[in-house]
Amino acid sequence: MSEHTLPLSPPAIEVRGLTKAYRGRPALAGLDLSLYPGQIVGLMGDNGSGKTTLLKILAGVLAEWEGSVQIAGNAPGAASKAQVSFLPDASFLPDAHKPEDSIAQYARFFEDFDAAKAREMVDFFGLPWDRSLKEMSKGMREKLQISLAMSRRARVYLLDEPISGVDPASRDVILRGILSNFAEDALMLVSTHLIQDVESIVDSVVFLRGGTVLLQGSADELREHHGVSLDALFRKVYAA
Ligand SMILES: Nc1ncnc2c1ncn2[C@@H]1O[C@H](COP(=O)(O)OP(=O)(O)OP(=O)(O)O)[C@@H](O)[C@H]1O
Repeated sequence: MSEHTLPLSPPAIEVRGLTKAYRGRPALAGLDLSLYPGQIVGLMGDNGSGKTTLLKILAGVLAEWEGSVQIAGNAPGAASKAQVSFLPDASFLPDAHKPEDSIAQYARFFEDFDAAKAREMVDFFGLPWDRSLKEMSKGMREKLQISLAMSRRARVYLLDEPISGVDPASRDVILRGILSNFAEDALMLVSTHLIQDVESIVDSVVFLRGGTVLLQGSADELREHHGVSLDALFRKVYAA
């Protein structure tokens, strides 16, 4: 955990016995997880291990699951959505939107949205104000979506693969943008396969396999204990 972790705060995410099946096939199988505010947590796992399913349930966009879930002090629903900023892995903005249209839409939807901050991030990423999403590259669209998600003053940020499909130089810019806009008392849960890229920003990691937690801990402690990077640890654990 980072030095900013507040150990006495209640968990920002508390999950007990979370089970979700799609047509009888389990995607999450009795998952338990407690995550505290004040940290960036990497959610990692092999394909189909349940990362997106977990994030969608936490975000309140996926129903019909069993177990208990508390996020930002509420069960997933309208109250939690007001305090949880979710960045899904798929594009979710209308193609015709230019950045200012998306900013206006976010301002209408979310009370905690800071439009000035979003504009700053759009400039920080060097995005064109006069181009619609349809006319932007994949990396540009991702940067715009991150600008919007990070410009909410949320208690929890859930980012699903925020840097997939962008070039390595852009990944660094995106991560810097995320970091500089992250409040110290918030919690960020970020799923990614690009472990090497996020290695320097995550305080702790959760490795999923088969819908349960395979390994969890502080990034520094895991590196020290195993004597390898998180990337190398992932490869070792999942090859076994
Ligand atoms: N809409 C759906 N209908 C049926 N099965 C689904 C659906 N979404 C996910 N699944 C199944 O649930 C399991 C977990 O999928 P999920 O997308 O949560 O994994 P993931 O860890 O995010 O994977 P990846 O790393 O490939 O993105 C997989 O077996 C997948 O086939």
